[in-house]
Amino acid sequence: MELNVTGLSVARGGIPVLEGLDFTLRAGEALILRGPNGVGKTTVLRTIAGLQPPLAGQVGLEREAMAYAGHADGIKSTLTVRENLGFWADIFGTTSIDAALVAFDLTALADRVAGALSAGQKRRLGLARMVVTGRPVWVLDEPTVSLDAGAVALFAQAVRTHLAGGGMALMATHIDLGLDEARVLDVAPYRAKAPAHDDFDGSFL
Ligand SMILES: Nc1ncnc2c1ncn2[C@@H]1O[C@H](COP(=O)(O)OP(=O)(O)OP(=O)(O)O)[C@@H](O)[C@H]1O
Repeated sequence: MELNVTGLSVARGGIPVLEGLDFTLRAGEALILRGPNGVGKTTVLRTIAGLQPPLAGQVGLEREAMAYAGHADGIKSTLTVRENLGFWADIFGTTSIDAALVAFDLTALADRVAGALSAGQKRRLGLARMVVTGRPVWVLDEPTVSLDAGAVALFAQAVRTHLAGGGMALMATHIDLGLDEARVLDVAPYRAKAPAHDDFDGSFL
């Protein structure tokens, strides 16, 4: 399996932000999107995850291949950690949540109501959902927000395990994850050009 993104142009609020993105991600590979705040990384990730349509171009895998973790953790606060993961296991048709609990060091917190978790613990639970989905392509937007150094290392290890199993990871992050095997794509050169001025007189009014 591979993810072939070709000629991808994306928009936010109806305004093109990035255009002409091309890359291929093969089984076992990770790609990190870099670029300044506001350049369009979230918009690309949302588009690839199938949460919004592209302006142009192709995402060569169906959205059912993708597991997306955005800025919100997507946690049900009245359910326990175990119940949250069980809920997602039911949704995605997977069976065991044990690997996810262990990967994100959540076993001791399994029976705590998610609403009572700290910010970093909530983020660990949100990321543990990726393991439970069983989906091959992890699409992750700033996954390490609120994580301490130990949790960042856990996350990097979870990504490595996913890659070793033939998965793929596409993420936007500003920090060094220590994932030296990951490729980096700077999206800044793909900024959409401002539309040509077709109302020269109007700009003086
Ligand atoms: N509803 C909207 N209408 C117009 N522009 C918007 C709208 N929502 C977001 N934008 C703009 O779209 C651009 C792309 O935003 P996006 O969230 O994809 O950037 P990003 O690279 O992920 O940024 P960051 O590193 O800060 O998370 C930004 O300049 C943002 O201000």
